[in-house]
Amino acid sequence: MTDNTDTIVALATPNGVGAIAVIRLSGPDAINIANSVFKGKDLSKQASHTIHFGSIADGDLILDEVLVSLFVGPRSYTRENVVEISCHASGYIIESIIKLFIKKGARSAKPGEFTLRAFLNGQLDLSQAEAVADLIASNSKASQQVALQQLRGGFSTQLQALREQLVNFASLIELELDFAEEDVEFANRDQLKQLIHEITKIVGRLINSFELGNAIKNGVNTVIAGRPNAGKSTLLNALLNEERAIVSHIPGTTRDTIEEVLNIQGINFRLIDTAGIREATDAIEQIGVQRTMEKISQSALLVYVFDAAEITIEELNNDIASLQKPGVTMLVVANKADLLNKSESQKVEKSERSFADLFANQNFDKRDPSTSATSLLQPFGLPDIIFISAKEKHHIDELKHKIYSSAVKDQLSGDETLVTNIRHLEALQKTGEALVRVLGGIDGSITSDFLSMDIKQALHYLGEITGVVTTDDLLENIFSKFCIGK
Ligand SMILES: Nc1nc2c(ncn2[C@@H]2O[C@H](COP(=O)(O)OP(=O)(O)OP(=O)(O)O)[C@@H](O)[C@H]2O)c(=O)[nH]1
Ligand SMILES: [Mg+2]
Repeated sequence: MTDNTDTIVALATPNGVGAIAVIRLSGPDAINIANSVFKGKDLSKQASHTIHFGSIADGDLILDEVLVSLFVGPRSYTRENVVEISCHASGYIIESIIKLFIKKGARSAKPGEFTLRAFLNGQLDLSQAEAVADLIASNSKASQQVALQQLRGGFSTQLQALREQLVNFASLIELELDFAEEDVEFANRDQLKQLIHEITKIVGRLINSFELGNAIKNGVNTVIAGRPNAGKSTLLNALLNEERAIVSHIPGTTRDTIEEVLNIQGINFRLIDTAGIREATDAIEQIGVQRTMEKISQSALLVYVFDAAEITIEELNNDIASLQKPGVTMLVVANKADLLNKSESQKVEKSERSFADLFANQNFDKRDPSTSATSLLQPFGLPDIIFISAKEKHHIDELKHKIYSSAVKDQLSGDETLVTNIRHLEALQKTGEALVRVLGGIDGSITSDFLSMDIKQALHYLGEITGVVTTDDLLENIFSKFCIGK
C-alpha cells in the first residue's frame, strides 16, 4: 500500500481547455506547500473554509491569478489539510502549477487516492467510498439517486448496527469457551436466533434488490426479436421516436443488430433490434440469425414481436417455446393489430388456424385490445399478449410501461436501498450462507466453538461490505478504478 502520510496533488477537474480548473492538495503539508508559492497573504494564518485571491509564483515568475480554498483537517473531504486552487484552465498553467507543488514536496496522487484517504481516516466507510465513484459515473436520474442514497449511508449504517449486535453475541459465546467445563450459556440462544433471523431477512432483501440495482446502474439489455417482417425495426423506431433502423416490406431487411438506448423513467434500456429469425437463405443472413440468438441469451428482457395478421397459432406457440431462455423475461407483442378485423386483412392461407381468425367474429376492440383478449388466448395456451401497431404508433406508451415494470417489478418504492455493486452482492451471499450455518448450529446444539466460528464468518463478510474488514488488495482493486483527483 502507498504511503498515506505525505501530501498529494492532482487536477480535480477534467483535462482540456475550460474556464476554470481545480487543483487539489491533501496532506499534512498542503497548506505550507501552497503558502510557499502564494503571493497575497499568509495562508497559514487563515481560518478553515475560507477563500483567498492572489497569485501563484515560481520565484519571480507569476504563473496565474488564482482563488485558494482552505479546509483545515479534520474538517475536509480527506480529514487532512486540503487546499483547492482554482486557476485558469490552460494545460500549460495547470501543468506548471502541479510541477511547482511537486518541486515543493507534494507527490502526484494515484487514482482515487483522495477518497482512499477519506476512507482510511474514517470519513466514509467502504461502500460510501464506492458510491462516490458510482455518483461520478451516474448517467440517469435513477442511477444518481441510488448512488446518492448509498453515499449518505444507505444500507451500510443498517448493516453496521446489526453487525455490532452480532459482535456482542460472538463475544458472549467466546466467554462460554472459557468456561467449557461448567456447561454455562451466557448467550441466550433464542435471542441469538431472533437476531440471526432479522439479519437474514435484511440480507435477503438486499440480495434481491441487486437485479434492479444493477439494472439502474448498468442499464437493461432488451432484445427485440421475431420472424422477418414482423415489424421489429418499425417498433424500434416507434419506441425511440426516430427513424433509426431501415424498414421495408422485404423480409430479411435487418441483417446485423442495431443498438440504441431508451430511457424510461430514469432507467436505461439498451434496445437491440435484430435480424428476423427464419431458415436463412444465405450465409450472411445465417450469421445474422445466429447473432440474434446470442443476443437473446445475453439479455435480461426479450420483446418477442409477431405479425398478428400473418402467423398461425401453432407457429406462435412454437416461437414462444423456442425463444424462452432461463433468466430472460419475455414480453409477447402482437404487432400490426391495425390489420386485425379489417375486411381487407390478409387471410392466412394455411391449413392451421390463424391467430387473426381468433378475432374474426369477435367484437374485438383494437383501441383497447388487451382487456378483451385474455379469454380468447387462454384456451390456446397463449400467454398475455400486448397488442400494438408499430406503424401507427398505437399502444407504444403502454408497451414502454410494460417494459419498465418488467425490470422494476414493484421494488422501486422511493427510498428503498438497492445493492448495485457485485462485490456487495457476493459478500451478502456469503453472509447469508454463514447465517444459515449458525441457525443450523443452534438447532443442532453444536458446541460453542463451532458456533463461534460460523458467527465470525458472518461477521467477516458483513464487515467486508463496509470496510471494517479489508485487505490491501481489495482497497487497491476498488480505488484503482477511480479517476485521478477524486
Ligand atoms: N399495417 C402495419 N404494417 C406494419 C406495422 N409495423 C410494421 N409494418 C410494416 O411491415 C413491414 C416490415 O417492417 P420492418 O419493421 O422492416 O420489419 P422487421 O421485423 O424489422 O423485418 P426484418 O428486419 O426483415 O426482420 C414494413 O412494410 C412495415 O411498414 C404495423 O403496425 N401495421
Ligand atoms: Mg428489421
